Amino acid sequence: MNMKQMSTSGGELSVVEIEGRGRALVATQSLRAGQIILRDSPILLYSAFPLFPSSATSSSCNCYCDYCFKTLQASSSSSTSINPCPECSVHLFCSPKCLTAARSSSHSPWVCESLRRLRDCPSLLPQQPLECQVQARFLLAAYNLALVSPSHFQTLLTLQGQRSCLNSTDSIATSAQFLHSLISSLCTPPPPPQIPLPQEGWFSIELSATLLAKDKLNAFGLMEPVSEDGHRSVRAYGIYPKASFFNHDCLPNACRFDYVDTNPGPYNTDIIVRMIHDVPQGREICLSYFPVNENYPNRQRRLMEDYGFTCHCDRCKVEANWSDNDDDDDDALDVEQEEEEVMDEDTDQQMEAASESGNEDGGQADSDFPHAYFFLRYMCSRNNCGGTLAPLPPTGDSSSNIMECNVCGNLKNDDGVGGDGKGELSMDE
Ligand SMILES: C[S@@+](CC[C@H](N)C(=O)[O-])C[C@H]1O[C@@H](n2cnc3c(N)ncnc32)[C@H](O)[C@@H]1O
Repeated sequence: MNMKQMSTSGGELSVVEIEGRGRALVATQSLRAGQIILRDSPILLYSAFPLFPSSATSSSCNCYCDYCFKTLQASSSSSTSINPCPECSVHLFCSPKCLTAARSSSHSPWVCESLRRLRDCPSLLPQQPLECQVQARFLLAAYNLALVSPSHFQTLLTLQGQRSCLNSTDSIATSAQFLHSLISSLCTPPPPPQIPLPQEGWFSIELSATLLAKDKLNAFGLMEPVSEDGHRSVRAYGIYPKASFFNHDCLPNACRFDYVDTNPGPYNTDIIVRMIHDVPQGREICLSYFPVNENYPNRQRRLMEDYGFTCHCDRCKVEANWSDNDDDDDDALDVEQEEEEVMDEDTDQQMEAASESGNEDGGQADSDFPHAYFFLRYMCSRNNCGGTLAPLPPTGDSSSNIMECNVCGNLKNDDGVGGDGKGELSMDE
């Protein structure tokens, strides 16, 4: 096994190559529930909002600093005042410091001018779906990265994702064709960076397609604050080069958190990965690439379409035999429904049965649903949340019994089984 230590705070992880899974992160020592195993800073961040906001998205679009993505609050205090870009006046920054930093990085004169040209030519892009408008932002951000930080651009190119490795190659190829033609017809081509150029050449449809594939496989979403109805969507996407080595498991043993508004700058957009439960040395550490409450057919479809692989994890092996999978296949093309789908009724019923059995291992003896315990203990019980719970970091030798949800941020006391919403803590506690 080819092993390379990764620079985590305490060297807790190694990068290894695993046949059929590519690079993976494994524990170099036994790891404890709640332990922070990785802090990672983004090499590239871009807004998750469309370039041409609809009435539904326009109120959120100008809510965040275009550099650090903290929520903008109009106030008399200089640290939270709103500073528009002097060139375009469209992009807003939470402080003069963020504005200055952005002008020499993510909002360079080339990005500012290119975004302006796209916005001034509203004949094509507004008709495209939100995803395409966000892809346009990503492509500008990625080409700009080569200008402002060639070494980070090189790192981006080393991440997993080739035009050919996805089942949705056609959609990547179509997006690349459309967006590259649009950008190259309206914007000044970015000058080639001072690094060996990729085999796709510089500023080409092929390179744009490769970059879009890297984004699709590796981008992490930074969440908006929870809205009053408990909904939380993405405010920005980021490429985190170390966190990109985590493979997927439908029963993850670690999950990642972001604290964009509460962490002090300049590292407020860092993500933190914490262990959900104890694992022994040598075990692969995996995240779930989407909320764990997706049902089996949807998980398999998303993993194949978006990430190009079939999942053979323990949970999938069990759920592949569940009888209602065929019915769900009939709905396979209903993408809207897929997005909204929560754990299917079969899972709910099995969870209830496991819960009623009342034993501490939460139905591990039930061969139809051996992972019920995971859902009872580690899935957020808030309506429509679907987040995963991990304990707060241990202090010294003591593990924390406070669990935090990585989606809604809810804190609750770990009563050993969980799942009933009791024991929730307010943030003050
Ligand atoms: C974010 S990358 C993870 C790191 C990647 N293995 C690498 O070599 O860089 C996502 C890609 O890893 C692979 N992958 C992740 N989880 C996997 C799994 N459970 N089984 C097989 N391949 C997996 C897929 O190719 C997927 O598109």
